[in-house]
Amino acid sequence: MTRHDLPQGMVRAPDRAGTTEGYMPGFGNDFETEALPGALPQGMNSPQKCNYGLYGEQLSGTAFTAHPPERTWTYRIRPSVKHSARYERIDLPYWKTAPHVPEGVTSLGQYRWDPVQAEGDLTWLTGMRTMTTAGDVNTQVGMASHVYLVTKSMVDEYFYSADSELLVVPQQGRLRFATELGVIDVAPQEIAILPRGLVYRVEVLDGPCRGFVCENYGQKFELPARGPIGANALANPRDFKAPVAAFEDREVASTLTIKWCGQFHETKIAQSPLDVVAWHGNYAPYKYDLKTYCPVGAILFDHPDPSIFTVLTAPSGVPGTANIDFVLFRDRWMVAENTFRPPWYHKNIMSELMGNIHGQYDAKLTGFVPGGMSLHNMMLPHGPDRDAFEGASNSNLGPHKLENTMSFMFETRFPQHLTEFAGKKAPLQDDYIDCWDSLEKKFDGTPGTK
Ligand SMILES: O=C(O)Cc1cc(O)ccc1O
Ligand SMILES: [Fe+2]
Repeated sequence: MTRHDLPQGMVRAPDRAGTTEGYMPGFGNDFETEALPGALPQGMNSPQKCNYGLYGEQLSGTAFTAHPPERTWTYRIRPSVKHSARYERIDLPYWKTAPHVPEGVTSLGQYRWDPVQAEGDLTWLTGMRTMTTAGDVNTQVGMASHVYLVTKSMVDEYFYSADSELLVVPQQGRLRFATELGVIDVAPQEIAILPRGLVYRVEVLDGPCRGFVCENYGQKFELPARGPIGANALANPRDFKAPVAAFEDREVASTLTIKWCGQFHETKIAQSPLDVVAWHGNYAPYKYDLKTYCPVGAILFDHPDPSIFTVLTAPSGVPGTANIDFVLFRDRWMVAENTFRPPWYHKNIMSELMGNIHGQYDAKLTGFVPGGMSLHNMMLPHGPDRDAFEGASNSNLGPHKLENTMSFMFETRFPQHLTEFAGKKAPLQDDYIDCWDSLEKKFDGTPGTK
């Protein structure tokens, strides 16, 4: 992978043994990192005076008393309160927030979209296109799904979402998230997780960039309990990478945009807010390489529920019923005997928003293309199209490797409502449901397989 230089003037903590390219391995670890030696207080959080004249500040991602609490201590050139004052409401008309049920758009249905294309100069903020929303941001439950189209870097512009944690799934191009806690670069087949409240700027490393975002209003994503699978496989904690500390000391007129209860507000600041010289704690952004996901599947017969492919789950408070599951359908071996191997026909109380990152999906051999999305909403039937059904019903069942495939699902316990953009402007495939039209009646009253 090409190494990209750091932004000019940014100072980054040195890598330690075992880390690469400025990241520290582990999910939910209590990390510590400093870009200048001795910047991090040892043995305490709040010394009377911090080294280098830094200000100590805590960023809490859970209630103080949650178990376990998630928080990070930052040591920064200026406290954040100097980075935000006198907010002015601004409009980002394509970024919508639940509850949002537009008139004249029907969410009940099976929907599929071709890739949304970028037009003109778009940044992380102006290029965000909400497809669906679910739940309610005011009660911190539910989610939104978005497509992002980014062609232009944010320059002296910063953003944070007080509403949500963002799970970013790149499909095209390479992006850089220069955050308060360090720098994360992502490419297709990787993901980034940006916690609620964290300030960042998004830069284009290789454009144009397109991808998907799951905006999680609820409890944070965590690794699923593996149950009888045991201590290994699926997403392994060490493959998540948090950035080492990196800061810039730049006094230049800048703007900070805040997403708060679905509204966007802007404030003017006189410096870069990426001024955290050192930090320690367990509330941090991550990247994760989806190619390190170790799938577990059927090794004799039948097709298990897709929950077996969960990468991350965001709990809802009801055990076993996620606010959101992030599920990955990657390349893998198919070996099940006497089995219809692709997904079965089904109706699901959870609603399923899928995106194709790369290649071909086994239940839809055509039509669900890289960059495209589909929605099978709560309790709406779906399954393989006719060609996938016929192919899988008649294929030779030797061991077969599904290659050239990577799709994902944002599955939520809440129904998803289409935005006006998704229903009227995005490239909706009007003929999608015809893919099941030619499924034949095979039943003729006589026993035996047809
Ligand atoms: O609908 C889909 O394609 C997603 C899906 C995949 C699978 O293997 C089982 C169930 C399911 O909803
Ligand atoms: Fe499904």
